[in-house]
Amino acid sequence: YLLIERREDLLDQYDYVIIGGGLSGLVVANRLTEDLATTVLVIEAGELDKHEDSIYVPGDVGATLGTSYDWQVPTVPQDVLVNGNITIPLGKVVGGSSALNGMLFHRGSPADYDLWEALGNEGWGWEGLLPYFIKSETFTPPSDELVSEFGITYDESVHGFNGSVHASYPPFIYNQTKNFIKAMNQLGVQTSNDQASSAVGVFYLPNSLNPITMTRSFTRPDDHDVAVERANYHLLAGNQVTKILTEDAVAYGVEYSAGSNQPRYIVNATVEVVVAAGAVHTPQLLQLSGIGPRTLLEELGVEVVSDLPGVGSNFQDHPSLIVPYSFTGLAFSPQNLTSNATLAAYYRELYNLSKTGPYTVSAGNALAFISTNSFTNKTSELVAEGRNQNETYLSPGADPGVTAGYKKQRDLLLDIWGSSDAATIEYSVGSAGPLVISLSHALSRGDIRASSLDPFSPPSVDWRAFENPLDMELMIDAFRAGRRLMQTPAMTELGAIEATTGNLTTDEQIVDYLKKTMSPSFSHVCCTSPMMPKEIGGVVDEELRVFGVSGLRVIDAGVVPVVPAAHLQATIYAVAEKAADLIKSSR
Ligand SMILES: Cc1cc2nc3c(=O)[nH]c(=O)nc-3n(C[C@H](O)[C@H](O)[C@H](O)COP(=O)(O)OP(=O)(O)OC[C@H]3O[C@@H](n4cnc5c(N)ncnc54)[C@H](O)[C@@H]3O)c2cc1C
Repeated sequence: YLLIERREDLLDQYDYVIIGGGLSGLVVANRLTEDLATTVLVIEAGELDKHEDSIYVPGDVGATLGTSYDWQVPTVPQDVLVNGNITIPLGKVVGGSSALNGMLFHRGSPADYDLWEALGNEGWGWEGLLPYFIKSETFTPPSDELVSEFGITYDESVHGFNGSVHASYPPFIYNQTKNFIKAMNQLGVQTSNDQASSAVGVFYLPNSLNPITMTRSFTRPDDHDVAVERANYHLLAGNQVTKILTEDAVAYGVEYSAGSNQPRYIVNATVEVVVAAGAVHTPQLLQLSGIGPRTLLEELGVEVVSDLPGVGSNFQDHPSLIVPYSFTGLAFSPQNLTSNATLAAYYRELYNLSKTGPYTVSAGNALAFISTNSFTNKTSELVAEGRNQNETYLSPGADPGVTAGYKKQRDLLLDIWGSSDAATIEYSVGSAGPLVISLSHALSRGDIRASSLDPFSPPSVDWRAFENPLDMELMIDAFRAGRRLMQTPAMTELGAIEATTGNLTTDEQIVDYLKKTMSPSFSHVCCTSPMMPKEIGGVVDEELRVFGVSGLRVIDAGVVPVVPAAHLQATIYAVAEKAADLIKSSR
């Protein structure tokens, strides 16, 4: 069989054309082609990987960043964060960001998804999504050794055993991971029985890891390589969709090209065009195709197909802080592999021969997602302050519908800020590296806008991180709690020493430090084609259909209305599975 098509081999038309062969696009393509009578073409801007270790070996996680498999999208300077104009990594390869993510695999808490439903999306709360979380994964419980050594627990009733992505534990976990769990317990944070049903607290989590081959589980091997066996599935790699074609507000196909100075071609979709280009590129493509805020489209000189002010609005991520620590009491950590080539070669050989040892470990296996009242005594004060905010801190001239939607989100988010059953901050130390603190439910919102008519030039990406001052207030206390965490007996045992922050004590000193060191991102870009009613800035309805254009859906991380307190992939797998069912059932 052909692994991928050449342009000359394509059909003139397909039932479905999927834009983007990343995480969501390939899950949906795999599901749709299960019906052998349904023809599907996926067009992916990146190439097919060549089984490089940098993608497949868990211990090499991060090695693809900055390569040709990474879009490396520049972003604009931030008002608040001094070094906030970073370059964002995004997968540009068959598999998309699932090919280069950190392999952390876990869910948000039920409250996070119930919020989506409360925004007007029936069927998208926890009850509605749980069957799709289950459908998406093949969970392999931790081995008896891990259970007895680390006390890992799990709840089989909320896991799936027949999905495309593997959720499993590496055979090796760094011993100090225990200290992190214990340290959180010493701060008063409970260990969750299983993040899959109860994601508030500290917990061990699996990775998107194939437990047989001990390689990354992602949509290229798990979905593309399965679908490619079917004659009704085609994938064209190395080609970017440059425009969604519409006539009388009906999407009928796409225009695509292998490069900015290459010819452009057209392929038709007789049933639907499905957009899965990710939360950064989807809004740009919609806008360049005439679907977006009228003012922006007119500025660009694009003919308006559907005036949708929400396209590119509502941009969210998890702003994050990395506090460097050194550890004087560690027997063995990932740093030993970077500093000692002989040792690294030994463990590499061990991995190659027996699929065991530290090279089976990616970004780690313990995280803490904690509620506001477990790290600050100012919960009710912060929530009250939020309820009294008149200012929305959205970009100047924000559309009234978008503003109304934001206010609704803020009201619901403040419930979460005040709840013990939802998390607002994430902590991790990996396998004893830096302390990472990330804001899980920020109130600030950014925008993504096409900056020119050229689909090959990156859009303008603006997080507007910390524009809402309450985000910083929460972060100050989260930073202080992070220090308390590192001073617990369990961390002291490891000889944790804060490397650079010195003696910051006042709020002003901490804010100054945070502004200089925080990143607006944790690689969880989302929410730029939000699923919400149109009147409040929504772009897609609860069946993910784009308002005002028929035959067009968005299914990627852009449709998430509010980012959950979780690394995103498990959620996007569930969203994609639900999208596949919605697409199938509307035919
Ligand atoms: C560096 C990094 C680390 C991460 N770590 C974790 C983690 O440890 N745990 C976790 O849960 N989540 C993690 N994530 C997040 C997770 O991988 C993403 O949320 C998820 O992949 C989003 O899926 P998607 O389908 O929306 O987009 P993607 O998977 O990014 O897919 C979009 C695809 O569309 C293609 N594309 C874009 N524009 C076009 C176009 N015009 N024409 C054709 N193709 C196009 C892209 O090349 C890409 O393949 C990480 C992400 C990154 C980038």
